[in-house]
Amino acid sequence: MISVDEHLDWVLAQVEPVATVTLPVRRAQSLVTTTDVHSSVDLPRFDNSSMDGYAVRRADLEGASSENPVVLPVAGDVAAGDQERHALAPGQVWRIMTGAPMPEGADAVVKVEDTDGHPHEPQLRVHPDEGAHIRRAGEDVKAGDLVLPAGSRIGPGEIAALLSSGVSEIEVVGPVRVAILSTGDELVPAGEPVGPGQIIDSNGPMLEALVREAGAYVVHVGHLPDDEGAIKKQLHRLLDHADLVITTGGVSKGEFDLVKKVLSGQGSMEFVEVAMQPGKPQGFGVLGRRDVPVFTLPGNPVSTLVSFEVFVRPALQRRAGRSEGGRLATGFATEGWRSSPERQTYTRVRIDRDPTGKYAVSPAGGAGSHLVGPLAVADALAVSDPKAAEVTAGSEVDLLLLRPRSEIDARLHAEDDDHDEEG
Ligand SMILES: Nc1nc2c(c(=O)[nH]1)N[C@H]1C(S)=C(S)[C@@H](COP(=O)(O)OP(=O)(O)OC[C@H]3O[C@@H](n4cnc5c(N)ncnc54)[C@H](O)[C@@H]3O)O[C@H]1N2
Ligand code: MOO
Repeated sequence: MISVDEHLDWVLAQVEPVATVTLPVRRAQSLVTTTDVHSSVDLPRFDNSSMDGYAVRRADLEGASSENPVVLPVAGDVAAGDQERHALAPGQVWRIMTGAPMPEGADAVVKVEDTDGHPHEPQLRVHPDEGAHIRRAGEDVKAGDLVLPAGSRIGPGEIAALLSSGVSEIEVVGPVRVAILSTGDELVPAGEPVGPGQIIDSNGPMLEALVREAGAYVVHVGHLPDDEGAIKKQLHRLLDHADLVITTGGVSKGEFDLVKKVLSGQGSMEFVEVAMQPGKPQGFGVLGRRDVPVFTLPGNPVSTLVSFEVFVRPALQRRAGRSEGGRLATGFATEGWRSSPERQTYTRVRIDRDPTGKYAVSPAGGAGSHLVGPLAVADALAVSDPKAAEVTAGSEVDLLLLRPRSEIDARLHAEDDDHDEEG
């Protein structure tokens, strides 16, 4: 058996980011930039008002106050989007709206609250500071400024910054297209009648959700029959269309574990036993002319989930050009549990809070890798020391979170509030 780290290192050494593509910014969400991106314009693009009010010459309002308002005639209205270049003559004001370009000669804005709001001859009740309520061209971003460094992941804020900066297309590491294949003649797609000896394929849809949640694109979710020829044909077709392939099942020692048989000796494919529980039988290699990473995960549902978190998620991130770490945390065991002395054990746990506010974890269901039920309440995998035969109550454990931390914390917060109300 090899260690989890040895296997992960061997896998990641063969995984490269997918090819770069140039996409409209709006279609690049969650992808990673490959070059530094600079603004082509000043932001704001022109001096404009930050308030609805009146554009003024300060010199005309010397001494203005509530007791002593100055009344000046309005030369006209400037709305946001007004394309005409206006000029402000001494002794006049322009009524101006938020975002509208400043008229030439105006050096401040008096907001409408500091006036009586009259459309033609307002009473102006303050002597504004130089530049009051003016947003200056380039005060936010100057033409040529760096908007996004290479390696940034594009989210909603990045989209706003890029588009405002005049960038409409961007070079990114391409979307990672993933194909998912379940194997085993016992499997029935959800929604179809389940006959004797049959079970519903839950791994396919679970992996689909995991891949989506990890920010990649699912291009195929299918089923491989226990038939060598059919498996070969499907896999080779997918190697032309997918950037990563995940299969589940058919990799242990059964007579019908055909995935292993078909893929053995292909590309860099290796089938190994990893010192982990669950997830021991693992297969990986890069295949085809595009060196597509192929993971063959063990079929027990919990083994599939653990294998995804430990091996596939990091590989997907690398394929997408991302380097962000896993969802790591620590917690304290509220009770003891057994772990495998020879294998790194991943125990499904539920997270609560201890009285000091730290994560308190307890096993969610039993240890069997076929136990799907408790998956619905598991928040994390507790990773045990491979040499220890148990985790003792009160000890600190490393956690691999199965949900975003924010989601777990929100639930704990809501539960704290409920307790407060009861108490
Ligand atoms: N003689 C041995 N038998 C087994 C060993 C071993 O070392 N020697 N290892 C066990 C371990 S550990 C695991 S894990 C499994 C891995 O088996 P496979 O990857 O070949 O998976 P299958 O045999 O096809 O299925 C295992 C189990 O999971 C169910 N399954 C499969 N696919 C799905 C799916 N898409 N959705 C839901 N459930 C699925 C399947 O019905 C089986 O019950 O091998 C052990 N055996
Ligand atoms: O290694 Mo298996 O994945 O224990 O169930």
